[in-house]
Amino acid sequence: MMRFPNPVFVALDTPDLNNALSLARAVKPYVGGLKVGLEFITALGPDAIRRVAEIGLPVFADVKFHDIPNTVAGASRAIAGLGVAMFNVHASGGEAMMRAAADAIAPWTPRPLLIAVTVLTSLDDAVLEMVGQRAPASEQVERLAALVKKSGLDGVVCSAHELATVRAACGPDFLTIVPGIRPAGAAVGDQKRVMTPKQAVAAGADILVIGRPITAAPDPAEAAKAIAEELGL
Ligand SMILES: O=C(O)c1cc(=O)[nH]c(=O)n1[C@@H]1O[C@H](COP(=O)(O)O)[C@@H](O)[C@H]1O
Repeated sequence: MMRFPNPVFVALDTPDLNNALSLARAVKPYVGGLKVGLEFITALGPDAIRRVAEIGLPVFADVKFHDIPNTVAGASRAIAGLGVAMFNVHASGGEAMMRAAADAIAPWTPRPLLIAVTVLTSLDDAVLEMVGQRAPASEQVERLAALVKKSGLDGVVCSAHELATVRAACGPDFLTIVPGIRPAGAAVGDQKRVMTPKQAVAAGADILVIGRPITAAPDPAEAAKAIAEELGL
């Protein structure tokens, strides 16, 4: 079952506001939301997030907060104040940090969805081992997803490969946000745990975060349209 009428959130990974706005307007008919992340926010700041929100699609602020609980609580209040529909923290910041973020935004109406990144889709088991993380990615995602749920958050970012595990561990209402999406034949680039849009939705993804397969295409609107068609939207 699709929880969002169009699950595709396009990642506006650019330091140029005009680029981001014209890209967002071009793909608007074919996507369900807009994602701004570290490159956009660091280069352009909070006012630019408001400008993207004016386009009229839900905005996911991919801020990936990971700090001590008090700092993350303050940053969460600040990002909620920008009127975004959703933002994220790193689950590896731990339960107290995630609870601090959730408590900080609890009074907000409408309250943004609070999501935690489990294991980045650019990591595989070999890279995890190099940073001292000996459990395979799938096991670490399962462990962190259960902790995210226990901490009172709305869902996780994970790869499409862990969707069944997360669903089994966290139940049907827990949101799954899935980057590392690559249509058949698209360049994988720096991503490691990838899947096609159709396979990821069939595996139960609630939201697909898609950047370069749309934004680096010769015609981004056409690329977004082709993905919407692949999903039967
Ligand atoms: O939180 C995210 O959005 C995120 C988490 C993750 O594990 N992997 C991941 O790729 N992302 C983001 O999703 C987008 C994927 O972009 P493409 O690889 O260009 O499709 C980027 O903006 C990443 O910052």
